[in-house]
Amino acid sequence: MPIITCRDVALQFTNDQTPVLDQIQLDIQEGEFVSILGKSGSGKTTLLQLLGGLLSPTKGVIKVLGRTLTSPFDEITYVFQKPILLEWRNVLENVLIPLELKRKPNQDDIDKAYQVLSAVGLKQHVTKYPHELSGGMMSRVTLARAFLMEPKILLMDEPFSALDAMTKEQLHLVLLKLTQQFSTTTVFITHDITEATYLSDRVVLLGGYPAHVKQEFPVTFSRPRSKKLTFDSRFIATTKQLYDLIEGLEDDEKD
Ligand SMILES: Nc1ncnc2c1ncn2[C@@H]1O[C@H](COP(=O)(O)OP(=O)(O)OP(=O)(O)O)[C@@H](O)[C@H]1O
Repeated sequence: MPIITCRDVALQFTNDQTPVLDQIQLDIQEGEFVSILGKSGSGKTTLLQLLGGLLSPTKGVIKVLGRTLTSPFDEITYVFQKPILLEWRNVLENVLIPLELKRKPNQDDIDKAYQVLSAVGLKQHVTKYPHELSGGMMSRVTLARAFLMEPKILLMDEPFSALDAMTKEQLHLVLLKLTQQFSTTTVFITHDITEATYLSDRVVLLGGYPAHVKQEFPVTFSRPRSKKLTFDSRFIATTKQLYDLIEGLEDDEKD
């Protein structure tokens, strides 16, 4: 049974004449890594917010873990495009925030926080404050914070879009390792076709007016994936196939 299902989902903002999203049908399997691609303004963030229970559909039903989603569930963790860190708290204290919203962290929680901080490469920086961190380090903090909660479902909205190529590459590896370690089902929004191919089991293309799922594109490379995969001719061919598919859909929409 899928861990997330969308059936006939539509979303219309209150003051709009037409819905942004309509007739969204989507199944996401447990442990799957799904990327959502679509042009700017197509409704990717809106869809992610629906999956996170931050918005409610105007029509249709979203089920997560078999339950109808009406508000954010504990099993879902959301990573926003811009790292949101509290300036007056150090790295460790920022990582502990979501846990503190539930209960007072105990020594086990703090040990776990050190483990995830180590996994994201921040072991030496736990006492630094946000103003002392690079953009990449801030993204690492948000990853550590997300995985401290051992999320069943992780929703990520272009989390690496502002980073340089090398930092992005490093964080891809960290993300792949952690999603595998925690068997996390991940929905990932990106504009980067290579990133989508590298990370995903499946790419969902959103398009049309109102937007709906235009195509689903399976990516079957075995895991664990190493950075070398991106130089493999099969990888380059798959990325090109996906690129052509997106171009084709965009041309259709112009007609
Ligand atoms: N709170 C809101 N109220 C009204 N309209 C909104 C709201 N949020 C988003 N929209 C509109 O919904 C449409 C889809 O926006 P959304 O941010 O979901 O697109 P996107 O595909 O994520 O875009 P981008 O790739 O540029 O981030 C846009 O036309 C946007 O203006």
